[in-house]
Amino acid sequence: MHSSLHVPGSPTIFSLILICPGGPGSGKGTQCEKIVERYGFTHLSSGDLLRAEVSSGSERGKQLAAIMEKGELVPLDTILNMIKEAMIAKASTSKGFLIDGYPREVRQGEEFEKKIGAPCLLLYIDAKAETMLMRLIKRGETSGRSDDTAQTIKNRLELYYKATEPVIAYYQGRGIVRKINAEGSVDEVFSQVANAIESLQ
Ligand SMILES: Nc1nc2c(ncn2[C@@H]2O[C@H](COP(=O)(O)OP(=O)(O)O)[C@@H](O)[C@H]2O)c(=O)[nH]1
Ligand SMILES: Nc1ncnc2c1ncn2[C@@H]1O[C@H](COP(=O)(O)OP(=O)(O)O)[C@@H](O)[C@H]1O
Ligand SMILES: [Mg+2]
Repeated sequence: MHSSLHVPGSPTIFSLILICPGGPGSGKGTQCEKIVERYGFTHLSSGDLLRAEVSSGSERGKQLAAIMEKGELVPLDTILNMIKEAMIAKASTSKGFLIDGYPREVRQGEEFEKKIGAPCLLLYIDAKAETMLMRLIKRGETSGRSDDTAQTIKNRLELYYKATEPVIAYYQGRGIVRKINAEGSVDEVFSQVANAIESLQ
């Protein structure tokens, strides 16, 4: 297992923050699992955190489920606080954080930096719209997710191009974005991801 990569000047409490932006169905979750396997980072998926709240049956969970079923964004503070709490809980043992599914709009990125810290690398998982659509339809056959339905997929892809793609441009200027061509096989995509992470050393 690779030792944790510490980037000088990154906030000490959170030794390393990598962000994994990309559209719905681009393969973020799949690539994050492989990154965790090889580098031991702490994977925090905004969607997984939200689904855990939904399955808890809480009142807040019911409100979140209604938003997610439409493929809309949940309130910024809700998801930001959930991520922050998860990071603090793991900060003492984590080799570094891999944030998946956040930010989904520029102001989420701004708030993250105010309240948590600056990321050192963005692994931009880039797939074509038709590829994401095809993968989500396929995933929907087994995921049981209420947001993997035709209409919601359409909403989520529209939201991605409107609100999330601008996040890439927001970080582009800092030279920390690595664009990953996510059209190939999982392993072909991962070899690009591994090169990008190794370039941090
Ligand atoms: N062919 C191919 N399929 C992939 C790849 N990555 C993910 N998938 C599949 O595409 C679907 C979406 O992947 P997921 O990791 O959930 O994407 P996310 O929505 O960005 O988190 C899943 O059914 C995966 O099995 C890839 O690199 N190549
Ligand atoms: N950063 C976020 N801000 C607002 N809502 C979010 C965020 N992350 C996830 N969600 C909600 O959870 C849903 C599922 O997210 P996620 O599991 O990351 O989707 P996928 O992995 O398919 O891209 C999103 O469609 C959205 O409704
Ligand atoms: Mg995912």
